[in-house]
Amino acid sequence: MKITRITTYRLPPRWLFLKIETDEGIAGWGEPVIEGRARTVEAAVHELAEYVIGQNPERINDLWQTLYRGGFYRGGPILMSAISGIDQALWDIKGKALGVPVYQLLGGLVRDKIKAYSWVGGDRPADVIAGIKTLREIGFDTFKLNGCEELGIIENSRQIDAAVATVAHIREAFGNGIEFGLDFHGRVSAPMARVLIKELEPHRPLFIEEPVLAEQAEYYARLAAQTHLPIAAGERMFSRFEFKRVLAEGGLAIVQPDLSHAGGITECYKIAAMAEAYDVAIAPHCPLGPIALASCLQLDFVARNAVLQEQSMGIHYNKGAELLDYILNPEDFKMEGGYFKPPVKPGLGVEINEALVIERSKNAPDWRNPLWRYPDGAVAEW
Ligand SMILES: O=C(O)C(=O)C[C@@H](O)[C@H](O)CO
Ligand SMILES: [Mg+2]
Repeated sequence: MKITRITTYRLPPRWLFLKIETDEGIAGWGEPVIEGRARTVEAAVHELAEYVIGQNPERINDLWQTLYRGGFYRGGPILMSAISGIDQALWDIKGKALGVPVYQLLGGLVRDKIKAYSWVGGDRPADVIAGIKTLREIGFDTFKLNGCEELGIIENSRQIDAAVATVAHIREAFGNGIEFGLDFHGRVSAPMARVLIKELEPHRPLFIEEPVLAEQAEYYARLAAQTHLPIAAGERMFSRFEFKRVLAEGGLAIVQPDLSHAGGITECYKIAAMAEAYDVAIAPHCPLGPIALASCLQLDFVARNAVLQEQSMGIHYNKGAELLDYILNPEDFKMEGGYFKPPVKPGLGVEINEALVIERSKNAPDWRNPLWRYPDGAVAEW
């Protein structure tokens, strides 16, 4: 079998899909994207395409190593997202060629279902109580919300109290009938993370995500030493070589690699195994589209330390298209009582509505995250 063509499609709301075609008529789909830099990743995919066109798609490992090591420079969000999408599509092809879901090629099911969680509250956590009530009615009992709005490098107690009050209201309203992660979203400085985490302890969030920016990863162990709350991070780490340092230093209870940013199934499978060796859970990051989610599920069903799966149904970023819009059969993502069941179809397990993808790609928006500024005008972390 030979790879004959790679086609990319930028799509609402902020996604990028790619399709790899072969000379035997089997095609695979991937979702290489950095939210807000879709055009840059698209250019990277087409630069890397010359390494895979004409090659045998079955040699996923060799193609992955070629893409990672072949250009001297490596790593980072753009190149690793491009590799991620190509890798996802190669696994999709291999599974389709052999007539099995990808997880069967990685040793088969390690569990019968994986718990999903949903976002509530948007960029500025508001209406979270109403959001949780609505999602509970369709079976979710685990949620994630932004832990705070923009927070100063040194912030006053009123802002800290406001952030804590949102969490206190959740616990008052639902007790421990639900669980929720708090995403600090990299908005909090290391000094203020210490303050905010201490004040949040009594409300026992399930985890604190990105308590500091990935470039401050050395604080994970220091923050973990002061709190009993599990610390999670990983969406802005892009290969096992980044994860190895934080796993060795300790501090993370949950790693959250994104299968569309951290090298795809091939790389995240290795990251999951590394995490398991340190008794660290994996909860793949996935605020993205259906191919990204399908890739996550293939990993969730072979990694024993997978504990939670993010998915983007109803997420505040999905303006203009929703998670299930571009697949032919929403049943491909079978959910029961807040859990995903194993995919059943060959490959990644989702059938893409190619006609709709082509149509919607004709005028895809250039999504950008907002640029936040503090009251004094300095740039704040979004
Ligand atoms: O889902 C999460 O945990 C996030 O932090 C969302 C963030 O990754 C945005 O997708 C960036 O645009
Ligand atoms: Mg996050």
